[in-house]
Amino acid sequence: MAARTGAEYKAGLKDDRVVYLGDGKVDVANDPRLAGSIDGMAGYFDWQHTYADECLIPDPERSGEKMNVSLMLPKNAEDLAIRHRGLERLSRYSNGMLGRTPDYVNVVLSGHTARADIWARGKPEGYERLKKFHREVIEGDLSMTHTIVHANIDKSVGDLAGMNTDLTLRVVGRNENGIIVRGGKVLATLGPLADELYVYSSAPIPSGGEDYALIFSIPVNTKGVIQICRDHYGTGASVQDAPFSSRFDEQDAFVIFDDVEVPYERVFCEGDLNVYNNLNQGVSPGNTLQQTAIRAMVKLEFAYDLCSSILKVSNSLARPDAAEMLGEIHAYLTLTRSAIVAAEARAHDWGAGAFFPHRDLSVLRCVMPGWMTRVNQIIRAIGSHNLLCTPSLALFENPEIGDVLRKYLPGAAGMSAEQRASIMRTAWDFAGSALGSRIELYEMFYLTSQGRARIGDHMVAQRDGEWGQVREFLAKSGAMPNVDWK
Ligand SMILES: Cc1cc2nc3c(=O)[nH]c(=O)nc-3n(C[C@H](O)[C@H](O)[C@H](O)COP(=O)(O)OP(=O)(O)OC[C@H]3O[C@@H](n4cnc5c(N)ncnc54)[C@H](O)[C@@H]3O)c2cc1C
Repeated sequence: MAARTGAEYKAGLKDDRVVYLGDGKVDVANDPRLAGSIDGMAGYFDWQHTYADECLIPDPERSGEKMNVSLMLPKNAEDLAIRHRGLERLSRYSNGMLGRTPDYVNVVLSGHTARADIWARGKPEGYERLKKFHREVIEGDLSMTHTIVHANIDKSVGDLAGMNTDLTLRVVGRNENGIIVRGGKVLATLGPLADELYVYSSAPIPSGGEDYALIFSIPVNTKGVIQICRDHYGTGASVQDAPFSSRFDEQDAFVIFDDVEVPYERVFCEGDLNVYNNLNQGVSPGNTLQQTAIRAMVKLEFAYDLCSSILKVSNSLARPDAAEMLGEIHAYLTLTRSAIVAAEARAHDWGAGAFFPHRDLSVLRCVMPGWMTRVNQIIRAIGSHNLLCTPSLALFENPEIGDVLRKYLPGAAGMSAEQRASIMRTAWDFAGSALGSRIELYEMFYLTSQGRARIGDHMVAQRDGEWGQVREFLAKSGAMPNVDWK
């Protein structure tokens, strides 16, 4: 199969996956609550054909076939530029409001596949299976998500201690077909609407925890995989009334592996701590962050324009306090764009010919959650009551009230009431609706918390010797004779 269409994606959801939503089990492909989101994701698959010149590239192993650009193994600057263009176009489908479009985990998997040198530290069959799986994803154009964070609850002890021991995903048995795994994972964004769950490393696992060091992928309908959804925030409203909630709730779920058999051909790492603990750090900061940073940039561009539009409703674009807030968003946008450009310009071979942007790009994890939260705060501040003076667009068609709405709810400077309502409904759906609030939470945590990211970067800076300037200054200036502190 070549790159799939939306209809082909939808057909792939018709299986016996076990997904709970609300008070019971749901038939994902046919549940009306999920219909808008499924259409939204199908639209993404169609989008890759609409913009085929940017989103699709020739499959190097199948003459005449095309594959999604996010599945390439980048080998040089030209490859990265092609991937950038494709990822940016894919992000524009939802203007960054869909965080887990399949290109995200495609980029992760391709990055993992590109680092043959890290896999060489473990058993050779693991890497052979991974390469085969990567090909399977290319040829099936599968929709993948990842679920990588341990389901720990008690933060006073480690992931593998106390009550967390029983919650964390681990090997509990094996047979001639594969290993049996048990435990939970937080979360799987898109899980109920995906084809595959890719499980790999997040935090390192210490020696002795080999049973927990697992990298594998399985279809979401594998026996024993149970997904527990949060409430669905897709509203069933029209696209005009809810441009995001009508289509872009990418449904998160908590995943339970209830004694799931993972076939050996899908077990890429089992107990090889040297692979498990080094893989993500050897890929994520430069490679994965290219996808996430481009999505963030597209979203900030949209947010800046959305805020400009909000201010045009009340003819306030030049009001100093509002202009300052828009300048703030523009600064976030420019810094993000500049970080991507700089990291791509400093791209290099990370090992085994894997050509990724510079790892400094990952610094965005330390600031972006705060920026995205602030953007939503600004939208609420400049939108104020206007965010709620928003009749349904269909109400304008009602002869009883339509003209009254046009009289009492217009925008300033000649903007129509329909235009005002449309802008404000978009803004509310972006920053204030249930989905908008969930997306803000996603931005805060999907790449781990901002706090953990900052601590991690600080530790790496200390390890890499990014210090000594004070001692050098004091010594060279003669300000302090003895500067020999640790
Ligand atoms: C909407 C959403 C979608 C998600 N989707 C996925 C997914 O698809 N796949 C997946 O694998 N995971 C997913 N996640 C899970 C995500 O990876 C975790 O929620 C994330 O790692 C944060 O986990 P945590 O609660 O352990 O946070 P923590 O890192 O423990 O942070 C919790 C709070 O404590 C603070 N904190 C943490 N450590 C310290 C410290 N040492 N000192 C001071 N403060 C600290 C943080 O700043 C934060 O405020 C998703 C999460 C959300 C919210």
